[in-house]
Amino acid sequence: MTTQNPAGMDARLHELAQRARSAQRSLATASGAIRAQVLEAMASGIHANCDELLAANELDMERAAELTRAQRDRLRLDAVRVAAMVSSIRDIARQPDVVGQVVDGWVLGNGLRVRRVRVPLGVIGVIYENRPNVTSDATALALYAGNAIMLRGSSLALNSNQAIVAVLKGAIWEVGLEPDLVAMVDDTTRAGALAFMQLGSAMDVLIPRGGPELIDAVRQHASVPTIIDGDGNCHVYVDRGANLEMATAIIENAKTQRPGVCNAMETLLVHVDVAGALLDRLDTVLGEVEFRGDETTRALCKRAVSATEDDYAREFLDLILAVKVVGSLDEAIDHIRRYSSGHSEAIITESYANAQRFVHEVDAAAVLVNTSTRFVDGGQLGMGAEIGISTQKLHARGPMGIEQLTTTKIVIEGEGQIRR
Ligand SMILES: NC(=O)C1=CN([C@@H]2O[C@H](COP(=O)(O)OP(=O)(O)OC[C@H]3O[C@@H](n4cnc5c(N)ncnc54)[C@H](OP(=O)(O)O)[C@@H]3O)[C@@H](O)[C@H]2O)C=CC1
Ligand SMILES: N[C@@H](CCC(=O)OP(=O)(O)O)C(=O)O
Repeated sequence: MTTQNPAGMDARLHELAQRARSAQRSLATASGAIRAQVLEAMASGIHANCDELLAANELDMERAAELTRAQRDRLRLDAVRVAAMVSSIRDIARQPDVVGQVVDGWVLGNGLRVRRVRVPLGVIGVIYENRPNVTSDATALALYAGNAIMLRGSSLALNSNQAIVAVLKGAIWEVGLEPDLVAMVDDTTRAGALAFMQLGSAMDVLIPRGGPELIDAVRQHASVPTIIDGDGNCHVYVDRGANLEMATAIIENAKTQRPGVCNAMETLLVHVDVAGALLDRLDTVLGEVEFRGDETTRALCKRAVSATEDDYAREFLDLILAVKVVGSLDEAIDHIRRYSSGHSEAIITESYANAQRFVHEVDAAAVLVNTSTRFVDGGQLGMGAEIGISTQKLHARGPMGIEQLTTTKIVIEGEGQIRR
């Protein structure tokens, strides 16, 4: 990838960013009630324009034959998914307003009153996968937290995103705010994405959601502060003595409920003492899933094929499961340390001590005990939605909602004090 961008593209992006910045300044002074009103107008707009959005999505789906199963599943809209977009926006608007919240405060000996106040980040950029709902979720979260947003969605979802953004802009205008609060980048070339991540101080933070290729490009080329929302090579470890009925249900959910998303399970680690019994159950329940396993797995499950190093290292985003039989919790944790992408890791156990060890020793954005990795989602966790799931440690980690789209400012008030 070249680091040179055509000047025209740069100029267009800078202009969009400037307009977003100026619109954000007016939003920053709007009350929480007004911001909630914008979101309600957005939700009503999406609901009212469902047919138009589905028609735009049909245009994107015309390329479905070229797409992987995961890409088709992400891209497809139907009435139920549009209704979910509407409820997400309303759920976000029901969250407490954090803008202006005093998170800390104290009075100094010299009488100065100090407080730390929550404020919007400013202009947020997102590069994201071909899920049209991200367009409305991300916009609603950003605006409710007082920010402007610049959207660089996937080329695969261009028609859907354009239709959604038109509705969102209309809603902002209806409430009397500036539609430039949402900027959508129509140039979905890779050179365009590069120029986007090189906006420098025109953008306050970039949230890239995507796989290793995107994340490498961002690490190499971005001139904007970033919050990486990377891939999910998620593991489930089934401990010695685990409840196998519960384990089977959780594994079925984590692997098959929506296999193409980042919080789906990719590798099963199973303690040798329960491996035979568990793999017997999974052989029936996961009939459609291809198993790729180590030697012990293959001995216990005849339909498993040989797993390569790469199978343990990557996301399948498909009905394929890597399996490894381990001799201890330590071996499971070592495997996770070696291959995890730091997204979501789960243990199924009846042992409190082992659960605690797993929670403390596994370094990931989310660690789960006796439940499915599919719950690592802003909506499921009561945050309304998420703008992404951060797989880095700064400035936020895990699903990012409204609070994670703000920063703080120190306000100091005095009566003429001076420093001596
Ligand atoms: N942690 C999280 O919150 C999330 C993680 N993911 C991860 O994303 C992946 C699935 O989505 P998928 O669509 O395959 O992701 P991709 O990484 O292929 O695409 C994501 C976005 O990045 C763009 N892009 C991809 N490569 C580059 C590059 N080299 N330079 C510039 N832009 C690039 C794509 O554009 P275009 O499509 O036009 O090529 C798209 O807009 C999985 O790995 C999943 O785990 C997904 C969503 C959320
Ligand atoms: N929010 C998601 C998980 C994160 C996500 O969007 O992942 P992906 O579909 O890989 O883009 C969910 O569980 O629905």
